[in-house]
Amino acid sequence: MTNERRVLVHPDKGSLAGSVAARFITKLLDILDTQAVAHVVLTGGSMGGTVLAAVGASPAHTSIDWSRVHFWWGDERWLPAGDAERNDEQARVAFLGELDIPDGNTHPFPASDSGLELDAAAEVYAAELASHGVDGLAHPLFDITFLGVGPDGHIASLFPHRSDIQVVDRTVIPVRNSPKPPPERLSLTRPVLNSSQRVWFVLAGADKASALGLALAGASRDEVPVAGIKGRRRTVFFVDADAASEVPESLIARDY
Ligand SMILES: O=C1O[C@H](COP(=O)(O)O)[C@@H](O)[C@H](O)[C@H]1O
Repeated sequence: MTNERRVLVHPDKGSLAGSVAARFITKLLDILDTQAVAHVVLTGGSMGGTVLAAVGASPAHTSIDWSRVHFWWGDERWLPAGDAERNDEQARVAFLGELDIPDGNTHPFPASDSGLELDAAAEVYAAELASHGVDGLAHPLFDITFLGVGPDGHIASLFPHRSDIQVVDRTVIPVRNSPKPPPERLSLTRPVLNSSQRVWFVLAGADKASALGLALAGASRDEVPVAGIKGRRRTVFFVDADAASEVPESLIARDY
């Protein structure tokens, strides 16, 4: 098996979401065949909820024992619980809310109305990760990590030309003065994301084309943070045709 980055292109956003959902269900079934539980990192942004809604719309999702799946988030916007702009709330509305799973299976970041300050909230989430740590890791061994990619190449809440992408001594960081609202956020760090067995980027739209093209052409993680992320076993970019317009043809596997 090769761990080269693969780019799978789909004609449009709808077919992209359906294809990723189908692969997710199939891969989870495989994983749960050999493991007691699976750990999945979810993303926010334009594709996070869209993919989860497609999972929920697929009749095949009922073949998964969701009580054996743990859900984490790659980042969160520092907003009150239940705010429609929170990544966990968007996931709940899209799909998680309809699942009958133990509360302990979902691991949302603390909210801004939790009574915690931002720094303390990062520590609380780090402790939650550590409580599920295995193999000497201060976090779970993530089976699948979904990441969206911003038009500027940011992933999770790790933005270009900031020191956050370089942090390697913590699992969770508070983010302040984010260039994208809201200004305060929480994010997993690069080493945690890169410890995932599989990283699945999902991105659609012409505004993502430049960042994706740069990342695949060898730009630095400082310039486009997405360039610094790679799964241990697999790294796949699931994209639509618009987002793929600046990807070198030699890297593209057309999925239709
Ligand atoms: O704010 C965020 O943005 C990124 C990318 O979102 P998109 O809407 O440009 O696709 C997302 O991955 C992240 O989880 C979110 O907090």
